[in-house]
Amino acid sequence: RKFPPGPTSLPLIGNIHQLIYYCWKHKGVVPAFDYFRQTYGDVFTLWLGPIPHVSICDYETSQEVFVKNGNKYKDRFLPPIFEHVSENLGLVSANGESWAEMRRFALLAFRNMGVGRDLMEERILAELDVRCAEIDDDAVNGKTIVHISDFFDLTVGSVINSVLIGKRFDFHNKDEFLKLKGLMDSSADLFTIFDLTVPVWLLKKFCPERYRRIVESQVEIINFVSREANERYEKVKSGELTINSENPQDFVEAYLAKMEQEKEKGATNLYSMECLKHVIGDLWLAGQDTTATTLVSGFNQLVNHPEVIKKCREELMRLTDNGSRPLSLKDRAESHYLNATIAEIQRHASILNVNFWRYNHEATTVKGYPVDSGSVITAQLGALHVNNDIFKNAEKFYPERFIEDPKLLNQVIPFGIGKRSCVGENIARSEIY
Ligand code: HEM
Repeated sequence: RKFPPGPTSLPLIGNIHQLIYYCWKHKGVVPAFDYFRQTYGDVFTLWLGPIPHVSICDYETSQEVFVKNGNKYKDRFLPPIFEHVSENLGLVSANGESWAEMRRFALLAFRNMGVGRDLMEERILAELDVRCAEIDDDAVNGKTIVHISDFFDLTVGSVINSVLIGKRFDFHNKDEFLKLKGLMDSSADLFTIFDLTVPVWLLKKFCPERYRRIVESQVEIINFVSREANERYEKVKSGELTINSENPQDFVEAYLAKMEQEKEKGATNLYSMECLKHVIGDLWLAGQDTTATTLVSGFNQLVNHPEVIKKCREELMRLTDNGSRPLSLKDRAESHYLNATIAEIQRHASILNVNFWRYNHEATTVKGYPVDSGSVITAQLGALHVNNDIFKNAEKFYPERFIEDPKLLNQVIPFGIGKRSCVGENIARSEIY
């Protein structure tokens, strides 16, 4: 009675059995959440074991809770093993002062890279030029098949690496990327729902081998992505390298400059190499698959909808004087059809089909329902994007819906909402565009 409605729960397991059943019945977790929304309303509760999970499936309520009352919902509810590995450092699996400082810093560093001269855009365009030239060369040499997920994986990885440490992946160091991608994939494969829910002590005691493999794989990724930052740090320390703090060329330079400033001021000790390792690891892990999968999904939609390609092309040819100049991020204000297509791609792709949960520390009401403290709460992005009441014929790929009703664009929130929304939103939007 202290929570929004939901299916009747059982002691200990809560609603886990219904969740499994409806995922099976409706063929996926997003349709299962959509079913719960239709049955219990836009805000409903599922008990996963002893913890009540409140899902919000409409934009207005999500805005009310996570933006207007955003300060109350800053803390992410984390699987115990994530908390254990991160030691509250970094961006994704941290809460409190360190997370807030790193988030502020990351947003500012990314914004500054786009001031004056848009470094981000330059790097994305340079990357795309090289990649497309490779396709042309291959075609000349008779290779006419491109594996699209490899193509986008490498392109996205290269842009992230270039923004973070100023180095893209080319044929000399492609193996570095493949090694990292292999590490990330095998680490993701290791996790099961069991590892994500059980307390760490239990995992350690009863499955020590599993525990060791999970922790080692995470540490290996973090060490791998941060090795060049470490090398640079050593060079700065030995005086071999100086950083122009007024004009950092990449994220790591900006961080090392900030670390130095903080040290001189004798201020916080939040900026450390250990923390930088986790921040870079998080930016990689959160930014690689999400963006690459969106691009692959978009590519597939376009292949299946040649009429959409035709309209996009007509618009872009008009904007770029018949293709006589490259498309620029500045064109976004005028490219209404391409913007609509991208929104439809992201709505359809449903990259994060179950969103991360936040702690609800105090008893409150949401859309007229009580929500007790000790629960967790989220804007359920996947379910929100397939809501037929908002997006008519939601299963249909139909960019025109946003031309017919431009206000609908606001209701597509693939990057989340509020204080924990995506830090890489700008980079991802620029890449997708
Ligand atoms: C299409 C691509 C992307 C999508 C759909 C996406 C989506 C999201 C979502 C839904 C969240 C969680 C929001 C929440 O908890 O409510 C998130 C968090 C995050 N994303 Fe992204 N993301 C994308 C690309 C990126 C990129 C390129 C980066 C970095 C370069 C990035 C870095 C992060 C980080 C660090 C967080 C955690 C933020 C925090 O907890 O404060 N993401 N993203």
